[in-house]
Amino acid sequence: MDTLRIAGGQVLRPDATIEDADVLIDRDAGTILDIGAGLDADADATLDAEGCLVTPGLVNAHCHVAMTLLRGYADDKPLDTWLREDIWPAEAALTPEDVRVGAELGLVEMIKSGTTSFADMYFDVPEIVDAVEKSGLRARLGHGSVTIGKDEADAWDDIEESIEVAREFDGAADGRIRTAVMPHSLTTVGEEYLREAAVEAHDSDVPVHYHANETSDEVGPIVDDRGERPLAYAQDLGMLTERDFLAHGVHVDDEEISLLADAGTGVVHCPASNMKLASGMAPVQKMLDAGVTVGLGTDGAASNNDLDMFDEMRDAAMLGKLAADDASAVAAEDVVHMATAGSAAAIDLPGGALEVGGVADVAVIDLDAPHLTPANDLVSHLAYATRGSDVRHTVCDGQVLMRDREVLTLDESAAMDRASDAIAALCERV
Ligand SMILES: CSC[C@H]1O[C@@H](n2cnc3c(O)ncnc32)[C@H](O)[C@@H]1O
Ligand SMILES: [Zn+2]
Repeated sequence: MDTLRIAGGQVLRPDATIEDADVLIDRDAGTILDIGAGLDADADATLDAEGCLVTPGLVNAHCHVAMTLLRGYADDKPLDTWLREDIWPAEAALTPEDVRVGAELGLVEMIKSGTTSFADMYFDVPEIVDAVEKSGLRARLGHGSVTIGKDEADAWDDIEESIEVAREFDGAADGRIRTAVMPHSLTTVGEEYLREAAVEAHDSDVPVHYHANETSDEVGPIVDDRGERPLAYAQDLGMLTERDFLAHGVHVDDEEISLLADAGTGVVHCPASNMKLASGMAPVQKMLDAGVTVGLGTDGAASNNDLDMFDEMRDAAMLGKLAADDASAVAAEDVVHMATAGSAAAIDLPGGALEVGGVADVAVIDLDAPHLTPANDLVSHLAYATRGSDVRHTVCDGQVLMRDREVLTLDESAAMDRASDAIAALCERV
């Protein structure tokens, strides 16, 4: 057996306690063999974690990873205007190679900030599959379909593509890649297409993932046209089941929160995107109190503007308190749970906890920094004070993806150069 030892750190356990311990990993199986003090000093390889906090790799449960290319391309507009005036025209001009380049840059960014798995909705998914395979990360990927503004044949083609992509790539990269059928939202995809997407997804044993209840502009027309709230509509469409997960859930009322809790549908909270686009404040504490599975996501880098899940934890805690008008709401331990086990449960990927027998998806955080001193409470530091750049090593599926801040699976500087060239060329075209 080929083993890796993460040695000498403080380990965050699933009950949010912290213990001085080594983590011993079976690199062939990609799983954790043992957690405890003084483990096998003869391991085949060692990662030094002295002075470090060893945590589960973070799980970014809603993202558009290739949108790193559009970081800073269009800012300071509300969602609908931003998408229609800037983002969709730019995306229409992206080539598959651009998507590949944007994805590689985003994957580097994730690895460098301790994220080990993510869920992603975009197009040209085969490019993203290849990039994820090379990166060593774990992901749930899907093709995002939009049917509004298309004739019937094109609309069905787009839905078919989402279903085909989900079938073709589920289990790729030795099982690190799983898929979902991903209709973009309840307002940008027509009813008959949504219904078919849900049936085909569940027949293929994969979830449906979509944007929902993100802005009040989107909720109003559904209520006016259908006489029911968006999540009652989603339930009627068969896309509010235990396996499905939705992004945002900002404008959800108490009945919709009960629907989510009863159905077991995951909600991915994206606080930075919701603040930047002024979409609103999700009632996160209410959802947690009701027993909804809540994960955390960055959304795309054009509405965030980075893929750092530490920023997202801090934003979630701050915004959650403001939304609840209660400083005790959405506490440090809650956001750490949301960014790890909550996200993993929402998108149904392994990980999110350091447990013997569980997958070896790990982030090692260097605590030797002024902003992490004094080390009064390391869970508090994770939620409020740590930055992605404090991550020293990243391990996914037992493989070291970053050692001492050097990304081993992708070429960081080439990814940056290619992205700069790609966006310059894109700006010439649009
Ligand atoms: C058709 S692939 C996914 C699609 O989603 C767009 N997008 C990015 N951020 C958001 C958001 O916050 N709400 C809705 N849609 C979003 C992205 O630009 C792609 O076109
Ligand atoms: Zn999104």
